Amino acid sequence: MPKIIAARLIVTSPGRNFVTLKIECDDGTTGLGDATLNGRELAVASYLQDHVIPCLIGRDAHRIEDIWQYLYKGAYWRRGPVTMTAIAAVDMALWDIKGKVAGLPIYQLLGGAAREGCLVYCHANGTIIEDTIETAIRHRDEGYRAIRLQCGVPGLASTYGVAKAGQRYEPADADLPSESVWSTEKYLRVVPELFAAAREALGWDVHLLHDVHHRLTPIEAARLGKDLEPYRPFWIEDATPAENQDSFRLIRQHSTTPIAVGEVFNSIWDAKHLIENQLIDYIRATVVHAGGLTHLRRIAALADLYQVRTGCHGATDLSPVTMAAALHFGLSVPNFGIQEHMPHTEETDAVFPHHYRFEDGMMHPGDAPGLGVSIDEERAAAHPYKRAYLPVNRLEDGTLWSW
Ligand SMILES: O=C(O)C(=O)C[C@H](O)[C@H](O)CO
Ligand SMILES: [Mg+2]
Repeated sequence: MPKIIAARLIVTSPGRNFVTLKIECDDGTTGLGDATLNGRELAVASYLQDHVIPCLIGRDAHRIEDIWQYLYKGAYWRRGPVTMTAIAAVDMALWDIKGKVAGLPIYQLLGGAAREGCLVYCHANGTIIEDTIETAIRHRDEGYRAIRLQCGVPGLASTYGVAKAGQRYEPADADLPSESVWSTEKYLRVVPELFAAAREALGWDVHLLHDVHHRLTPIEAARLGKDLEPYRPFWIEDATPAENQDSFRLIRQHSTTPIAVGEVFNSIWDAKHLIENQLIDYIRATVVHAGGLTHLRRIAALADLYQVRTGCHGATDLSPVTMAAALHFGLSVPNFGIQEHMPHTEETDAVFPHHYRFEDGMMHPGDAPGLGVSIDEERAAAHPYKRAYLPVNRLEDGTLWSW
């Protein structure tokens, strides 16, 4: 049995911040786990360093379920993004170790491939509709079968999901939170126009998605769902904040547009009511923020009973370690729906060499034992941590709103 003899954190910023846990065993096997919580990175690093790592030393790395329960129940304090991200990092690293010891990729340990690859969606964004469409056409020609569309809102200086001219989109862009201004009325005018133009230009053979990013009230979300119905979106995401889960009933009552939610969820308890009442179609919870593969499998098993499918979060603030874990999960889980794919920068990929690959609109985790991701610690050390926050959002009258 591989015994855990050391665990340490690698904090690096190859273009953006990542926190990685590396667990080492007495047989020389090592495992990696992503512990990145965008804008709150050092809180997770401290939780791991000060409170989790001391409890790991000497444990049998194969006892993944027992260690998960120990860290979850043993803390007494339950759930929360910092705790669940820390537990996820340990969980991923232990699955990585188990795979390496077995000589198998993790998807084989999870039951084997249930499909040939994971359908992924990429992002197309632009400050005006025409730019978004142009990017979407380019992505379709690259082989993507599903594309998320975001565009600037006329009359607003900036909005979620849209890059500044000539730059890659990276929301955590400032040493202290930047502020943007929001108008629901202006936004609700432009999105149906964007989808109409996209169907006109791209036809019907590509899936189109959209992220509302928690900015609408339930009745406004219902209106958007209804307005987009003629363009058959694959989903609208985070149409309204999900703390009051029953509010999704209102959207359902008015629209058949599929609903995705949950990238900010960290446990099965955040999703239980939504799933059991069939108020959503896709659950966005992902490996790094929802307690690792061990817990995400549990969420997916519950969702499967209600024909809710997975649609894991996969923005660039989730490191290649999470991307690999999400692909092993997606390849093997029965109710897989889609996986978000926002390619990392070359700098990031150089720090985290990996075996997953994109081909013909789908991704595959590869067949290397474990996760199939390593970390180049020398390169990582050349990119020191740089504080960066997500923006905050205000209505035009100054009221603080969801970003
Ligand atoms: O990728 C998405 O769907 C997002 O909403 C990205 C989030 O804004 C980002 O991960 C926040 O850290
Ligand atoms: Mg989102």
